[in-house]
Amino acid sequence: MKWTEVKVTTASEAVEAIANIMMEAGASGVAIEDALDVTNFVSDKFGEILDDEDFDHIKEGAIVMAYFPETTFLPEILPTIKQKVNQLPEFGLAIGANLVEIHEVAETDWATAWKKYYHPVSISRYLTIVPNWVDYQAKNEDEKILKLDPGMAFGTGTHPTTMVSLHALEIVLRGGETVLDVGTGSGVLSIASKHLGAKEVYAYDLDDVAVTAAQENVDLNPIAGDVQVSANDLLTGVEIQADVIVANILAEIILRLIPDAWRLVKPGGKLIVSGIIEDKKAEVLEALVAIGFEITEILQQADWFGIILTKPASDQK
Ligand SMILES: C[S@@+](CC[C@H](N)C(=O)[O-])C[C@H]1O[C@@H](n2cnc3c(N)ncnc32)[C@H](O)[C@@H]1O
Repeated sequence: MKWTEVKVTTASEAVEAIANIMMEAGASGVAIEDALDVTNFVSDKFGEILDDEDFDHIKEGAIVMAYFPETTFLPEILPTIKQKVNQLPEFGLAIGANLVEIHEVAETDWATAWKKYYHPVSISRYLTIVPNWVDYQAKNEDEKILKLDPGMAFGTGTHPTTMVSLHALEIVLRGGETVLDVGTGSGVLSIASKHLGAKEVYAYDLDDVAVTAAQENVDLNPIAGDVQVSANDLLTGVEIQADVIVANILAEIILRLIPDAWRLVKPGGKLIVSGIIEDKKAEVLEALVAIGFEITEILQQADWFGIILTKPASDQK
């Protein structure tokens, strides 16, 4: 498959905002090259020493590369992307050279390009995500290692929406639960659920690339060996009653998921939704509350919100 790469040369402080703009515009993945990563990585807490000479990396500023399926009609979405990026200085973010380039790339190029920038990510005391090609030892007996090769699928653990979802899972899981992971991407939330004590986990994604990646990652983590991965549109046709449903998907898609989530969460069970920006928060909350969910906790990282909801134990609906 061929992809269209939209490459924005910018300033380090704008990378996250631009990555978010790209994902909202429908990018399937985003890679970032940031000169600051070199500085940060040299003093990395995992103790790896970087030889700047051998490191093919930009020396200042940053580049955000977003990958759209070649079927995306870019002339339609590019003006909005440029407009949103141009507005960032109004929010106090410098955008540097603000150069936008477009290239066609083969799948294999961007599937592997980001690997050199991907390091272990410490999510919490209990969870660390480690790239499969990195040798890493747990620092204490509580630390669970989640091995991951996200490949083309979303979910390296570094994106705020994934982190919020992982923190929410840590808050709600006690052990023994049935979990449905909707939009599993790399499978990161399913594998984490097993590490956090879930008994049964079912992972769904619409994208075949994600289904394959999730299955491969499940296979990398013996504890997650019994996670059931399958292709599915949200929870359509699913009949498994769950203690916890987690979905890290954009707000527009979460709105579609709500009726099935309500149908499948057991009374007293939890729904975790993540991937929500400020502009969409009220609309999503309103729809969730209207169907009967109670808001338990709202988490935020960067500009992204995650919501933990409870289906009341006495279900009158
Ligand atoms: C933001 S990624 C989240 C990946 C991972 N769960 C995480 O937290 O990092 C959203 C995922 O939802 C999937 N997705 C989008 N629409 C979907 C749908 N209608 N049904 C199932 N999966 C969907 C995408 O393919 C993508 O893998």
